[in-house]
Amino acid sequence: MISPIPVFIITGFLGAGKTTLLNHILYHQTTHKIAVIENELGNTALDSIVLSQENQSLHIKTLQNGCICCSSHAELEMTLLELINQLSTHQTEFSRLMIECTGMADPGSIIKKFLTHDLISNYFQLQGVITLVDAVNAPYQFQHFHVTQAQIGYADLILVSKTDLIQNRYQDFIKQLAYMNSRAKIHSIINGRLDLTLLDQLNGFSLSSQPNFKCQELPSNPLDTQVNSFVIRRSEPFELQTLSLLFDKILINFKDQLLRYKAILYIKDIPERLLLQGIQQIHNSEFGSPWTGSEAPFSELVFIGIALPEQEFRKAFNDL
Ligand SMILES: Nc1nc2c(ncn2[C@@H]2O[C@H](COP(=O)(O)OP(=O)(O)OP(=O)(O)O)[C@@H](O)[C@H]2O)c(=O)[nH]1
Repeated sequence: MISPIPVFIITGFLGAGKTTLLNHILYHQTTHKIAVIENELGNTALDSIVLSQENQSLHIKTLQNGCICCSSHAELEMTLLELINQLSTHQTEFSRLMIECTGMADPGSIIKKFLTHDLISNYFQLQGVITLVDAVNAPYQFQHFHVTQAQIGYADLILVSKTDLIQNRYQDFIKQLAYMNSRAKIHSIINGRLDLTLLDQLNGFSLSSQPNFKCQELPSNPLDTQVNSFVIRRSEPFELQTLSLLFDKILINFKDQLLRYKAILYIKDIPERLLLQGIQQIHNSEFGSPWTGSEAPFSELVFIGIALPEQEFRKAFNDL
C-alpha cells in the first residue's frame, strides 16, 4: 500500500481559465509527476491534446461521456479504479492527481466520491478544491447559472482570473467572494500564472489544520448571491452531547443547503480540541492536539451554504 496521492479538483464556470491554469501548473512544476483527468462535454478533447503535447510524460485521461458530477459519475469511478490498478501493479506512477471539471459541474458529488469510496479514499487524499472565477463575467454568471455559486462555496482556493481586463475595479468583487466563502484563500491570477507554492499549502480536507477563518464584516451582499458563509466563535466550552444533537439537527434541517463546514471545538472536560469537517451530509471528526497551558481554549466554526440563516445558527450555538 502506497501513501495516498494528493488530489486537486479544478472547477469554475465555462471559460474561467481552468485549462490555462492547468497548463501553467503542468509546464512549470518540476517536483511532481502529475496525472490529469479532464472532463469535456460532448466535443473533441482539444484541451487535452494541448496538454499532452507539452507534457509527454503525463498520464492524461479525458472523460467525454457526460459531466463527471452527474451522468459520468461511473466513468470517473472506473477511471480512478483503473488508475489504482495501474499504480498497484507499477504500470504507472505519479505523485499528484488533478481533475479538471466541466464548467457546468457542481463539484459536490465529485468531492464525495473521494470521501466515501473505501478503495478510492485509501489511494487518494483530497487536498483541495480550486475554483477559477472570471472577474469579467462572474457577476452575470452568478445571477444566471447558480452552479457558479456552488463552485465558490466548495472552494479551498479561489483564483480570480482575467483581472488584467478590468484593472483595479475588482476589490468589491473580492469582498463578495469572501462573503460567500470565508474559508477559502482568494488570489487573482493572470493567464493561469499561479504561485505554485499555494498548491503545497492547500489542505482543505485535513482535520489537523488549524482553522483561521476570516471574519465576516461585510454589511450586505451586493451581488445578491445565494451562497453565504459565516464564522461562529465562542470561548465557553460546549457539552459534547448537546453539541452533537445540535449538529444532527442542522444536518437534517439544512441538508439541501449546507455545502461545507469546518470547526475546531472546545469541549467541556476534554483536554484535546475536537476537529470536525463536513461536506453536505458527510462529516468526520477526531480529537486533535491538547490545549496547552499557554493558550485560551476556544471554538471556531465556519459554515458555507446556500442562504443559510446566520442569526438562527448563531442563536442555536450561543444557547447551548
Ligand atoms: N485576458 C485574460 N484571458 C484569460 C485569462 N485566463 C484565461 N484566459 C483566456 O480565456 C479563455 C478561456 O480559458 P480556458 O483556460 O480555456 O478556460 P476553461 O475554464 O478551461 O474553459 P472551458 O473548458 O470552456 O470550461 C482562453 O482564451 C484563455 O486564453 C486571464 O487571466 N486573462
